[in-house]
Amino acid sequence: MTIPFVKMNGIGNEITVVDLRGAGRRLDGETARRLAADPRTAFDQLMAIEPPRSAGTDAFMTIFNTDGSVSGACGNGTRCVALVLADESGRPEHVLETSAGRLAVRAENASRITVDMGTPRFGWQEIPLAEPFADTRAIELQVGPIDAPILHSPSVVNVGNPHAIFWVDDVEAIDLARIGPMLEHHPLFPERANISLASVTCDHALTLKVWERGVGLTRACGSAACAAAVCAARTGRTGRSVDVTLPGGVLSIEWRADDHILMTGPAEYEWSGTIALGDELAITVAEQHAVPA
Ligand SMILES: N[C@H](CCC[C@H](N)C(=O)O)C(=O)O
Repeated sequence: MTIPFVKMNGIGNEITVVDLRGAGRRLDGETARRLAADPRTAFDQLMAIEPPRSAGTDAFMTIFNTDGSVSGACGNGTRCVALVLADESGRPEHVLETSAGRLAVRAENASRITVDMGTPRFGWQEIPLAEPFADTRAIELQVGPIDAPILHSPSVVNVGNPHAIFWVDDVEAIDLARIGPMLEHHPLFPERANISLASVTCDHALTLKVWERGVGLTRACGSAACAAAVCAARTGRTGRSVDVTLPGGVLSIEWRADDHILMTGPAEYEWSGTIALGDELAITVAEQHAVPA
């Protein structure tokens, strides 16, 4: 069984898009881990495009992290899939579906792709958390000495996947590579969590650094940008339209009055090829697109 793939990125978030619509099969976590281990298909997320499962949708997406775990959301990867489908169909708008719900997308061109990421869920059981918290704008979780914690009182939200946002003055002043794993796997997060450090610049801008569930430090995380923007607005730190600066670039987030979160940003092709699935993965890179500097 040979399937096509395209290596892309969403402001530096490494994305591999695999087209399973004609394959009559799905991928499993073990195959995803093997593809993550090969530099020709390596990724932060693998976006598997599958045939639609619901009326009114164009495709279903299964989203794998590097460790083979499945996520209900990937903002950067969804923009990449939106661009692939727009280039294929000649239509800018599509409706995608994941395990977390439907995503309306509009790809005007590779520089401007908007995803409706749906509505945020703030209830402690929706994050989910392992114990009740009445106010998820700031929960009791801290890192470091009890009398002088280096991180504390994160905001938590589910935007198709779980996020904890710590508010800091300088995102580079904390060693997120060292404390990320402990927080990702903290018992308070039964489904683990994506961990972000957010520094608010003004009422319409913030800077973000992310330790991603199932991956580690990435250059960008679209769902974390949505999570941080929504939590910043919900806690009165910003307005409802926020430009989020990540190490790989900037995403524009709007938390609309109807509670939907719109994320706008680019997507970039890098190369394409085929994967022969079997006991041995036979990977070929057929075409080199513009490779980012
Ligand atoms: N690691 C995330 C999924 C990908 C998120 C990120 N790459 C994005 O662009 O949203 C999770 O397991 O919830």
